[in-house]
Amino acid sequence: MSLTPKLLKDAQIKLNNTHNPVFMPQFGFGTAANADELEINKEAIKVAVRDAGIRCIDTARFYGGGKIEYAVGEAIEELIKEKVVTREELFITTKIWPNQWNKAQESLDKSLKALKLDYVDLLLQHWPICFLEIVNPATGELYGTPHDEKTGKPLYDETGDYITTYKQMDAIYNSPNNTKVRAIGVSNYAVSQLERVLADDTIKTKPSILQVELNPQLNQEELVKFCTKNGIVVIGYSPLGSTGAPILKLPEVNEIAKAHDITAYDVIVSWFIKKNLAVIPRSLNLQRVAKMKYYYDLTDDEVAKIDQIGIDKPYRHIDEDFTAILPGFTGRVKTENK
Ligand SMILES: NC(=O)C1=CN([C@@H]2O[C@H](COP(=O)(O)OP(=O)(O)OC[C@H]3O[C@@H](n4cnc5c(N)ncnc54)[C@H](O)[C@@H]3O)[C@@H](O)[C@H]2O)C=CC1
Ligand SMILES: O=C1O[C@H](CO)[C@@H](O)[C@@H]1O
Repeated sequence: MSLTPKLLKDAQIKLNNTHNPVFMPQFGFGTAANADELEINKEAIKVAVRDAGIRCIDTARFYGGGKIEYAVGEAIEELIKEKVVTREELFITTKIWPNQWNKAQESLDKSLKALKLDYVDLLLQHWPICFLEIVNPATGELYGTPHDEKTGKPLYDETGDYITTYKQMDAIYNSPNNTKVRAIGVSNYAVSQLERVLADDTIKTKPSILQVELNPQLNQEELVKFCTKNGIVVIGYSPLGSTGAPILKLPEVNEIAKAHDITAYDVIVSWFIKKNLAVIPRSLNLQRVAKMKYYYDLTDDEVAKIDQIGIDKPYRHIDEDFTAILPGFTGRVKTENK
């Protein structure tokens, strides 16, 4: 049976923040590209906004070897100059990486400079982790993910407490002169870590957002239930299973796609929208990006069938060595010093 396409740009979620009301598009464009993909990423963002009508861009200080925010900034500047959008129509998210866990203000200011913006719509703590600040002598920049040269182990700052980053973000957000951040949230937190933030009376504004890996193989049922109960909106990252898009090869997803004559990609995006989750896929294929416009109303049975994939055989795609200290992660994949 064919389904009527619905416009993604009309799907918005209200964030539970303590200042002015903030609405976030449910669909955003991911930008976790490599350092040698900056130009094409800039082009992809322009196509996403101009041709597909996407208004939400997810970026981070860490992406593109610390350079992607410059490409995002150039794309936004050109889109505004070309009168495709106004700044107010866009929703820009950036994140604080754990190598600046104790320098939220500095990290935000660097992001704003690179993005050529006066404010971001959403600022996230990227990971509940504290790294040592170590300068790479070759570049003069901080290592994003520092490792001990002898043991190859990630170098955490043992004096650090991950909640410090969120407390600093809370202070920025609630400072009487704040014009730089419209909403704050966290990423890669587990239920126990969210509980700690919610129970902390020194924190004025609880996270509006939790951004975590979420896809049919990792449906994060427990986290989503907890967030829904506590008014936290969930954004699913790596919705396609990250590089190579393995989720699009799952037979259950392809069966549903075939039944409606839509693509496996359409099925995944529609699954998120139906579940009231936000989603931020990435692509550098300009033809594909231009088509990121629609979602479809899947049936409850179809949603349940996709949910079952992760219940039967859960699998986490983003599980790097530095994540081994976190609840639910194993630290399976080795990350080099970068
Ligand atoms: N907060 C966090 O720690 C994290 C956040 N993110 C954010 O989430 C975004 C999305 O996650 P990613 O890991 O980048 O991966 P993703 O799950 O969006 O998959 C990207 C891959 O899918 C391919 N792809 C996209 N559309 C396709 C289509 N229609 N057909 C076939 N292949 C297709 C792309 O070429 C790429 O290889 C990131 O770009 C980043 O903005 C990602 C990882 C961690
Ligand atoms: O956002 C992120 O992207 C990388 C992997 O793609 C991950 O380490 C980080 O959280």
